[in-house]
Amino acid sequence: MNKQTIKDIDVKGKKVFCRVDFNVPMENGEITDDTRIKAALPTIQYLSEQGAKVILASHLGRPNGEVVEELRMDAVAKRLSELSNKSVVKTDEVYGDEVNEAVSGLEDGDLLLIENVRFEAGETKNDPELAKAFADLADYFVNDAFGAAHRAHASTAGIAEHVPSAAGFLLEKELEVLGKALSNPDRPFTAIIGGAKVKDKIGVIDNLLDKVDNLIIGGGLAYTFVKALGHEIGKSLLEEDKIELAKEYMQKAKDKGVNFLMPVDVVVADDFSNDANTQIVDIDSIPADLEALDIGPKTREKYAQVVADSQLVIWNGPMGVFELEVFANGTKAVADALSKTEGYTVIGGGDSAAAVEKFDYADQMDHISTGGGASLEFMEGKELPGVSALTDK
Ligand SMILES: Nc1ncnc2c1ncn2[C@@H]1O[C@H](COP(=O)(O)OP(=O)(O)OP(=O)(O)O)[C@@H](O)[C@H]1O
Ligand SMILES: O=C(O)[C@H](O)COP(=O)(O)O
Repeated sequence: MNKQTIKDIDVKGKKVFCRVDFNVPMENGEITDDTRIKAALPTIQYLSEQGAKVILASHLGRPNGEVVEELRMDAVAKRLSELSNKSVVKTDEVYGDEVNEAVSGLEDGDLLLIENVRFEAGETKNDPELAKAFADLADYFVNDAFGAAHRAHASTAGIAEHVPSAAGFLLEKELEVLGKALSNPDRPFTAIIGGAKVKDKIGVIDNLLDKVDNLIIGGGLAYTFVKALGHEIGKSLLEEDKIELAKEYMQKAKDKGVNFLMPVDVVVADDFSNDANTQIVDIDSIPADLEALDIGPKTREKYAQVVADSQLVIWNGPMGVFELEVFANGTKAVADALSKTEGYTVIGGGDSAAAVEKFDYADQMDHISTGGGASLEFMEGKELPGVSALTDK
Protein backbone atom coordinates (compact mmCIF):
# COMPACT_ATOMS: atom_id res chain seq x y z
CA MET A 1 0.00 0.00 0.00
CA ASN A 2 1.35 3.44 -0.89
CA LYS A 3 -0.37 5.07 2.10
CA GLN A 4 1.02 5.77 5.55
CA THR A 5 -0.07 3.31 8.22
CA ILE A 6 -0.14 3.86 11.97
CA LYS A 7 3.30 2.27 12.17
CA ASP A 8 4.62 5.24 10.18
CA ILE A 9 3.49 7.91 12.66
CA ASP A 10 4.68 8.70 16.16
CA VAL A 11 1.53 9.14 18.21
CA LYS A 12 3.01 9.30 21.72
CA GLY A 13 1.30 12.10 23.60
CA LYS A 14 -0.61 13.09 20.47
CA LYS A 15 -4.33 13.42 19.91
CA VAL A 16 -5.50 10.97 17.26
CA PHE A 17 -8.93 11.16 15.60
CA CYS A 18 -9.61 7.53 14.71
CA ARG A 19 -12.54 6.75 12.39
CA VAL A 20 -13.87 3.26 12.96
CA ASP A 21 -16.89 1.42 11.60
CA PHE A 22 -18.98 0.67 14.68
CA ASN A 23 -22.12 0.42 12.57
CA VAL A 24 -23.25 -2.70 14.40
CA PRO A 25 -26.65 -4.41 14.27
CA MET A 26 -28.84 -3.47 17.26
CA GLU A 27 -32.11 -4.83 18.61
CA ASN A 28 -33.98 -3.06 21.43
CA GLY A 29 -30.88 -1.07 22.35
CA GLU A 30 -28.67 -4.19 22.52
CA ILE A 31 -25.80 -4.95 20.16
CA THR A 32 -26.55 -8.26 18.43
CA ASP A 33 -23.18 -8.69 16.71
CA ASP A 34 -20.00 -6.97 17.94
CA THR A 35 -17.68 -8.30 15.19
CA ARG A 36 -16.92 -4.81 13.92
CA ILE A 37 -15.95 -3.54 17.37
CA LYS A 38 -13.66 -6.52 17.91
CA ALA A 39 -12.14 -6.00 14.46
CA ALA A 40 -11.10 -2.43 15.34
CA LEU A 41 -9.53 -3.38 18.69
CA PRO A 42 -5.97 -4.00 17.44
CA THR A 43 -5.74 -0.41 16.16
CA ILE A 44 -7.41 1.09 19.22
CA GLN A 45 -5.22 -0.86 21.63
CA TYR A 46 -2.06 -0.06 19.67
CA LEU A 47 -2.82 3.67 19.69
CA SER A 48 -3.57 3.55 23.39
CA GLU A 49 -0.45 1.54 24.23
CA GLN A 50 1.67 3.96 22.21
CA GLY A 51 0.41 6.74 24.46
CA ALA A 52 -2.00 8.47 22.10
CA LYS A 53 -5.12 10.27 23.29
CA VAL A 54 -7.61 8.35 21.18
CA ILE A 55 -10.71 10.14 19.88
CA LEU A 56 -12.94 7.53 18.25
CA ALA A 57 -15.73 8.33 15.81
CA SER A 58 -18.25 6.23 13.90
CA HIS A 59 -21.65 6.31 12.29
CA LEU A 60 -24.47 4.04 13.42
CA GLY A 61 -27.34 3.49 11.01
CA ARG A 62 -28.62 6.22 8.75
CA PRO A 63 -30.09 9.01 10.94
CA ASN A 64 -29.95 11.49 8.03
CA GLY A 65 -28.47 14.44 9.91
CA GLU A 66 -30.85 14.26 12.86
CA VAL A 67 -30.53 13.07 16.42
CA VAL A 68 -32.22 9.66 16.65
CA GLU A 69 -32.21 8.46 20.26
CA GLU A 70 -31.96 4.75 19.36
CA LEU A 71 -28.88 5.46 17.29
CA ARG A 72 -26.78 7.01 20.05
CA MET A 73 -23.38 5.41 20.62
CA ASP A 74 -23.80 4.64 24.34
CA ALA A 75 -24.25 0.87 23.97
CA VAL A 76 -21.23 0.81 21.66
CA ALA A 77 -19.09 2.75 24.17
CA LYS A 78 -20.10 0.28 26.87
CA ARG A 79 -19.23 -2.75 24.75
CA LEU A 80 -15.94 -1.17 23.68
CA SER A 81 -15.07 -0.61 27.30
CA GLU A 82 -15.81 -4.29 28.12
CA LEU A 83 -13.82 -5.57 25.15
CA SER A 84 -10.83 -3.27 25.66
CA ASN A 85 -10.81 -3.43 29.46
CA LYS A 86 -10.51 0.32 29.54
CA SER A 87 -12.89 3.05 30.50
CA VAL A 88 -14.33 4.93 27.55
CA VAL A 89 -15.45 8.54 27.81
CA LYS A 90 -18.54 9.11 25.65
CA THR A 91 -19.87 12.50 24.58
CA ASP A 92 -23.48 13.27 23.64
CA GLU A 93 -22.34 15.76 21.01
CA VAL A 94 -20.47 15.19 17.76
CA TYR A 95 -18.38 18.33 18.11
CA GLY A 96 -18.43 21.62 20.06
CA ASP A 97 -17.80 22.59 23.68
CA GLU A 98 -18.66 19.27 25.28
CA VAL A 99 -16.30 17.42 22.95
CA ASN A 100 -13.51 20.03 23.32
CA GLU A 101 -13.69 19.73 27.09
CA ALA A 102 -13.66 15.94 26.99
CA VAL A 103 -10.64 15.98 24.69
CA SER A 104 -8.75 18.39 26.98
CA GLY A 105 -9.38 16.01 29.86
CA LEU A 106 -7.75 13.05 28.12
CA GLU A 107 -4.52 11.55 29.45
CA ASP A 108 -2.12 9.63 27.22
CA GLY A 109 -3.65 6.24 26.36
CA ASP A 110 -7.25 7.27 27.17
CA LEU A 111 -10.21 6.47 24.90
CA LEU A 112 -13.02 8.84 23.98
CA LEU A 113 -15.97 8.03 21.71
CA ILE A 114 -17.87 10.94 20.22
CA GLU A 115 -21.57 10.75 19.35
CA ASN A 116 -22.85 9.23 16.06
CA VAL A 117 -21.25 11.40 13.37
CA ARG A 118 -24.32 11.07 11.14
CA PHE A 119 -26.37 13.13 13.63
CA GLU A 120 -24.66 16.02 11.79
CA ALA A 121 -26.01 16.61 8.28
CA GLY A 122 -22.54 17.74 7.20
CA GLU A 123 -21.08 14.26 7.70
CA THR A 124 -22.52 12.54 4.62
CA LYS A 125 -22.22 15.77 2.59
CA ASN A 126 -18.50 15.83 3.36
CA ASP A 127 -19.01 19.38 4.62
CA PRO A 128 -15.59 21.11 4.80
CA GLU A 129 -16.52 22.94 8.03
CA LEU A 130 -17.41 19.72 9.82
CA ALA A 131 -14.28 18.05 8.44
CA LYS A 132 -12.24 21.01 9.78
CA ALA A 133 -13.97 20.77 13.17
CA PHE A 134 -12.99 17.09 13.41
CA ALA A 135 -9.44 17.87 12.29
CA ASP A 136 -9.12 20.65 14.88
CA LEU A 137 -9.56 18.07 17.62
CA ALA A 138 -6.46 16.13 16.69
CA ASP A 139 -2.83 15.98 15.56
CA TYR A 140 -3.42 12.93 13.38
CA PHE A 141 -6.27 11.23 11.56
CA VAL A 142 -6.29 7.44 11.47
CA ASN A 143 -8.83 5.68 9.29
CA ASP A 144 -9.66 2.13 10.34
CA ALA A 145 -13.23 2.13 9.01
CA PHE A 146 -12.92 -0.20 6.04
CA GLY A 147 -16.71 -0.69 6.05
CA ALA A 148 -17.21 3.02 5.37
CA ALA A 149 -14.16 3.56 3.14
CA HIS A 150 -16.37 3.72 0.02
CA ARG A 151 -18.04 6.84 1.45
CA ALA A 152 -16.55 10.28 0.87
CA HIS A 153 -17.77 11.75 4.15
CA ALA A 154 -16.39 14.39 6.54
CA SER A 155 -15.02 11.84 9.04
CA THR A 156 -13.79 9.33 6.44
CA ALA A 157 -12.23 11.56 3.78
CA GLY A 158 -12.72 15.33 4.32
CA ILE A 159 -10.77 15.41 7.59
CA ALA A 160 -7.66 14.04 5.84
CA GLU A 161 -7.29 17.33 3.97
CA HIS A 162 -6.48 19.12 7.23
CA VAL A 163 -4.25 16.77 9.29
CA PRO A 164 -1.62 14.15 8.50
CA SER A 165 -3.27 10.77 8.21
CA ALA A 166 -2.66 7.04 8.17
CA ALA A 167 -4.45 3.70 7.76
CA GLY A 168 -5.25 1.56 10.79
CA PHE A 169 -4.49 -2.17 10.97
CA LEU A 170 -7.97 -3.32 9.92
CA LEU A 171 -8.11 -1.06 6.89
CA GLU A 172 -4.60 -2.17 5.93
CA LYS A 173 -5.43 -5.86 6.31
CA GLU A 174 -8.68 -5.67 4.33
CA LEU A 175 -6.93 -3.88 1.46
CA GLU A 176 -4.06 -6.32 1.54
CA VAL A 177 -6.24 -9.44 1.42
CA LEU A 178 -8.71 -8.18 -1.19
CA GLY A 179 -5.93 -6.46 -3.17
CA LYS A 180 -3.81 -9.59 -3.36
CA ALA A 181 -6.80 -11.70 -4.31
CA LEU A 182 -7.61 -9.46 -7.23
CA SER A 183 -4.15 -8.56 -8.46
CA ASN A 184 -2.19 -11.75 -7.92
CA PRO A 185 -4.65 -14.58 -7.30
CA ASP A 186 -3.79 -18.18 -6.57
CA ARG A 187 -5.46 -20.36 -9.20
CA PRO A 188 -7.95 -21.78 -9.86
CA PHE A 189 -9.65 -18.56 -8.66
CA THR A 190 -13.41 -18.84 -8.12
CA ALA A 191 -15.86 -16.04 -7.40
CA ILE A 192 -19.35 -16.81 -6.12
CA ILE A 193 -21.88 -14.07 -6.63
CA GLY A 194 -25.38 -14.25 -5.18
CA GLY A 195 -27.84 -11.99 -3.45
CA ALA A 196 -30.91 -10.30 -4.75
CA LYS A 197 -30.19 -7.68 -7.36
CA VAL A 198 -28.25 -7.84 -10.62
CA LYS A 199 -28.05 -4.07 -10.69
CA ASP A 200 -26.01 -4.02 -7.46
CA LYS A 201 -23.55 -6.60 -8.77
CA ILE A 202 -23.06 -5.48 -12.39
CA GLY A 203 -19.69 -3.83 -11.78
CA VAL A 204 -18.41 -6.73 -9.73
CA ILE A 205 -19.40 -9.39 -12.24
CA ASP A 206 -17.89 -7.36 -15.06
CA ASN A 207 -14.59 -6.78 -13.25
CA LEU A 208 -14.32 -10.34 -11.92
CA LEU A 209 -14.79 -11.81 -15.41
CA ASP A 210 -11.39 -10.31 -16.26
CA LYS A 211 -9.75 -12.13 -13.36
CA VAL A 212 -11.39 -15.41 -12.35
CA ASP A 213 -11.28 -18.97 -13.67
CA ASN A 214 -14.78 -19.82 -12.40
CA LEU A 215 -17.71 -17.51 -11.85
CA ILE A 216 -20.55 -19.11 -9.89
CA ILE A 217 -23.94 -17.40 -9.95
CA GLY A 218 -26.66 -18.02 -7.35
CA GLY A 219 -29.36 -16.26 -5.37
CA GLY A 220 -32.15 -14.14 -6.77
CA LEU A 221 -29.95 -12.54 -9.39
CA ALA A 222 -29.40 -15.90 -11.10
CA TYR A 223 -32.88 -15.88 -12.61
CA THR A 224 -32.23 -12.90 -14.87
CA PHE A 225 -29.40 -15.02 -16.33
CA VAL A 226 -31.65 -18.08 -16.53
CA LYS A 227 -34.21 -15.99 -18.41
CA ALA A 228 -31.46 -14.69 -20.68
CA LEU A 229 -30.74 -18.31 -21.62
CA GLY A 230 -34.33 -18.56 -22.81
CA HIS A 231 -35.86 -20.52 -19.91
CA GLU A 232 -39.08 -19.65 -18.13
CA ILE A 233 -38.54 -18.57 -14.52
CA GLY A 234 -42.12 -18.42 -13.19
CA LYS A 235 -42.43 -15.86 -10.44
CA SER A 236 -38.70 -15.78 -9.63
CA LEU A 237 -36.86 -12.47 -9.33
CA LEU A 238 -36.31 -10.82 -12.71
CA GLU A 239 -34.69 -7.59 -13.75
CA GLU A 240 -36.11 -7.31 -17.23
CA ASP A 241 -33.86 -4.41 -18.22
CA LYS A 242 -30.74 -6.44 -17.35
CA ILE A 243 -31.46 -9.46 -19.59
CA GLU A 244 -29.34 -8.11 -22.44
CA LEU A 245 -26.48 -7.38 -20.05
CA ALA A 246 -26.75 -10.91 -18.65
CA LYS A 247 -26.35 -12.22 -22.20
CA GLU A 248 -23.31 -9.98 -22.69
CA TYR A 249 -21.69 -11.31 -19.52
CA MET A 250 -22.25 -14.92 -20.54
CA GLN A 251 -20.66 -14.10 -23.90
CA LYS A 252 -17.77 -12.31 -22.20
CA ALA A 253 -17.20 -15.38 -20.01
CA LYS A 254 -17.06 -17.54 -23.13
CA ASP A 255 -14.65 -15.17 -24.87
CA LYS A 256 -12.37 -15.07 -21.84
CA GLY A 257 -12.52 -18.81 -21.20
CA VAL A 258 -14.15 -18.31 -17.81
CA ASN A 259 -16.19 -21.25 -16.55
CA PHE A 260 -19.59 -19.59 -15.94
CA LEU A 261 -21.68 -21.72 -13.60
CA MET A 262 -25.41 -21.30 -13.17
CA PRO A 263 -27.97 -23.33 -11.21
CA VAL A 264 -28.98 -26.59 -12.90
CA ASP A 265 -31.82 -27.22 -10.46
CA VAL A 266 -33.69 -25.08 -7.96
CA VAL A 267 -36.10 -25.16 -5.02
CA VAL A 268 -39.39 -23.61 -6.09
CA ALA A 269 -42.15 -22.55 -3.71
CA ASP A 270 -45.70 -21.21 -3.70
CA ASP A 271 -44.99 -18.78 -0.86
CA PHE A 272 -42.16 -16.72 0.61
CA SER A 273 -42.36 -18.54 3.97
CA ASN A 274 -41.17 -21.56 5.93
CA ASP A 275 -44.66 -23.10 5.50
CA ALA A 276 -44.54 -22.90 1.71
CA ASN A 277 -45.12 -25.98 -0.45
CA THR A 278 -41.77 -26.61 -2.11
CA GLN A 279 -40.41 -28.86 -4.83
CA ILE A 280 -37.12 -29.36 -6.64
CA VAL A 281 -37.16 -28.85 -10.39
CA ASP A 282 -34.59 -28.67 -13.17
CA ILE A 283 -33.68 -25.19 -14.30
CA ASP A 284 -35.62 -25.52 -17.57
CA SER A 285 -38.79 -26.64 -15.77
CA ILE A 286 -39.72 -23.84 -13.36
CA PRO A 287 -43.54 -23.81 -13.18
CA ALA A 288 -45.21 -20.56 -14.21
CA ASP A 289 -46.94 -20.02 -10.84
CA LEU A 290 -43.95 -20.76 -8.58
CA GLU A 291 -40.86 -18.86 -7.43
CA ALA A 292 -37.29 -20.21 -7.22
CA LEU A 293 -35.94 -19.38 -3.79
CA ASP A 294 -32.85 -21.59 -3.47
CA ILE A 295 -30.47 -23.65 -5.55
CA GLY A 296 -31.21 -27.40 -5.74
CA PRO A 297 -29.16 -30.47 -4.66
CA LYS A 298 -27.44 -31.09 -8.03
CA THR A 299 -26.35 -27.45 -8.12
CA ARG A 300 -25.11 -27.60 -4.53
CA GLU A 301 -22.97 -30.59 -5.38
CA LYS A 302 -21.59 -29.00 -8.53
CA TYR A 303 -20.72 -25.73 -6.80
CA ALA A 304 -19.16 -27.56 -3.85
CA GLN A 305 -16.91 -29.51 -6.24
CA VAL A 306 -15.68 -26.34 -7.95
CA VAL A 307 -14.96 -24.76 -4.56
CA ALA A 308 -13.10 -27.89 -3.44
CA ASP A 309 -10.86 -27.65 -6.51
CA SER A 310 -10.10 -23.92 -6.04
CA GLN A 311 -7.04 -22.27 -4.54
CA LEU A 312 -8.86 -18.99 -3.93
CA VAL A 313 -12.58 -18.35 -3.43
CA ILE A 314 -14.32 -15.00 -3.00
CA TRP A 315 -17.96 -15.14 -1.99
CA ASN A 316 -20.48 -12.31 -2.05
CA GLY A 317 -24.22 -12.83 -1.69
CA PRO A 318 -26.34 -15.77 -0.49
CA MET A 319 -27.50 -18.61 -2.79
CA GLY A 320 -31.10 -18.40 -1.66
CA VAL A 321 -33.41 -16.86 0.92
CA PHE A 322 -31.15 -18.13 3.72
CA GLU A 323 -33.11 -16.26 6.41
CA LEU A 324 -35.84 -18.92 6.01
CA GLU A 325 -34.79 -22.45 7.03
CA VAL A 326 -36.45 -24.15 4.04
CA PHE A 327 -34.44 -22.05 1.56
CA ALA A 328 -31.13 -22.04 3.46
CA ASN A 329 -29.60 -25.29 2.16
CA GLY A 330 -27.87 -23.76 -0.85
CA THR A 331 -26.18 -21.07 1.21
CA LYS A 332 -25.24 -23.62 3.89
CA ALA A 333 -23.77 -25.96 1.28
CA VAL A 334 -21.60 -23.21 -0.16
CA ALA A 335 -20.46 -22.17 3.33
CA ASP A 336 -19.69 -25.81 4.10
CA ALA A 337 -17.70 -26.21 0.88
CA LEU A 338 -15.69 -23.07 1.66
CA SER A 339 -14.97 -24.37 5.15
CA LYS A 340 -13.51 -27.58 3.70
CA THR A 341 -11.50 -26.36 0.72
CA GLU A 342 -7.75 -26.06 1.00
CA GLY A 343 -7.97 -22.85 -0.97
CA TYR A 344 -7.93 -19.40 0.64
CA THR A 345 -11.47 -18.20 1.37
CA VAL A 346 -12.66 -14.60 1.43
CA ILE A 347 -16.18 -13.59 2.45
CA GLY A 348 -17.15 -10.23 1.00
CA GLY A 349 -19.09 -8.89 3.97
CA GLY A 350 -22.79 -8.08 4.11
CA ASP A 351 -25.28 -10.93 3.92
CA SER A 352 -22.72 -13.63 3.15
CA ALA A 353 -20.82 -12.72 6.31
CA ALA A 354 -24.11 -12.83 8.25
CA ALA A 355 -24.90 -16.26 6.78
CA VAL A 356 -21.46 -17.66 7.62
CA GLU A 357 -21.89 -16.45 11.21
CA LYS A 358 -25.44 -17.78 11.43
CA PHE A 359 -24.46 -21.26 10.26
CA ASP A 360 -21.34 -21.33 12.46
CA TYR A 361 -18.71 -21.42 9.75
CA ALA A 362 -17.03 -18.10 10.59
CA ASP A 363 -13.99 -19.63 12.31
CA GLN A 364 -13.22 -21.74 9.29
CA MET A 365 -12.96 -18.89 6.80
CA ASP A 366 -9.63 -17.24 6.06
CA HIS A 367 -10.94 -13.69 5.82
CA ILE A 368 -14.38 -12.25 6.50
CA SER A 369 -14.52 -8.66 5.35
CA THR A 370 -16.11 -6.14 7.71
CA GLY A 371 -17.34 -4.15 4.73
CA GLY A 372 -20.28 -5.20 2.55
CA GLY A 373 -20.61 -2.21 0.24
CA ALA A 374 -16.93 -1.31 0.58
CA SER A 375 -15.67 -4.75 -0.45
CA LEU A 376 -18.11 -4.78 -3.37
CA GLU A 377 -16.84 -1.43 -4.61
CA PHE A 378 -13.26 -2.58 -4.14
CA MET A 379 -13.99 -5.73 -6.16
CA GLU A 380 -15.53 -3.55 -8.84
CA GLY A 381 -12.13 -1.91 -9.15
CA LYS A 382 -13.34 1.43 -7.81
CA GLU A 383 -11.18 3.77 -5.78
CA LEU A 384 -12.23 4.04 -2.13
CA PRO A 385 -12.35 7.72 -1.01
CA GLY A 386 -11.51 6.79 2.60
CA VAL A 387 -8.26 5.31 1.35
CA SER A 388 -7.27 7.71 -1.42
CA ALA A 389 -7.65 10.65 1.00
CA LEU A 390 -4.89 9.31 3.29
CA THR A 391 -1.34 10.69 3.29
CA ASP A 392 0.99 8.95 0.81
CA LYS A 393 4.01 7.12 2.13
N1 LIG B 1 -33.85 -16.72 -5.04
C1 LIG B 1 -34.04 -15.62 -4.32
N2 LIG B 1 -35.17 -14.90 -4.44
C2 LIG B 1 -35.37 -13.80 -3.71
N3 LIG B 1 -34.48 -13.30 -2.84
C3 LIG B 1 -33.33 -13.96 -2.68
C4 LIG B 1 -33.06 -15.15 -3.41
N4 LIG B 1 -31.83 -15.57 -3.06
C5 LIG B 1 -31.38 -14.71 -2.13
N5 LIG B 1 -32.26 -13.74 -1.90
C6 LIG B 1 -32.16 -12.65 -0.92
O1 LIG B 1 -31.11 -11.80 -1.25
C7 LIG B 1 -30.81 -11.03 -0.11
C8 LIG B 1 -29.38 -10.58 -0.14
O2 LIG B 1 -29.20 -9.81 -1.27
P1 LIG B 1 -28.09 -8.68 -1.36
O3 LIG B 1 -27.90 -8.39 -2.81
O4 LIG B 1 -28.47 -7.58 -0.43
O5 LIG B 1 -26.88 -9.55 -0.77
P2 LIG B 1 -25.45 -9.18 -0.29
O6 LIG B 1 -24.73 -8.58 -1.39
O7 LIG B 1 -24.88 -10.37 0.38
O8 LIG B 1 -25.65 -8.13 0.87
P3 LIG B 1 -24.94 -6.76 1.12
O9 LIG B 1 -25.51 -5.82 0.12
O10 LIG B 1 -25.32 -6.48 2.54
O11 LIG B 1 -23.47 -7.00 0.92
C9 LIG B 1 -31.10 -11.92 1.07
O12 LIG B 1 -31.95 -11.25 1.94
C10 LIG B 1 -31.79 -13.15 0.45
O13 LIG B 1 -32.94 -13.54 1.14
O1 LIG C 1 -22.71 -1.22 7.07
C1 LIG C 1 -21.97 -0.78 6.18
O2 LIG C 1 -21.84 -1.35 5.07
C2 LIG C 1 -21.12 0.40 6.48
O3 LIG C 1 -21.12 0.70 7.84
C3 LIG C 1 -21.54 1.59 5.64
O4 LIG C 1 -22.83 1.98 5.98
P1 LIG C 1 -23.69 2.87 4.95
O5 LIG C 1 -24.06 1.94 3.80
O6 LIG C 1 -24.88 3.37 5.72
O7 LIG C 1 -22.82 3.99 4.46
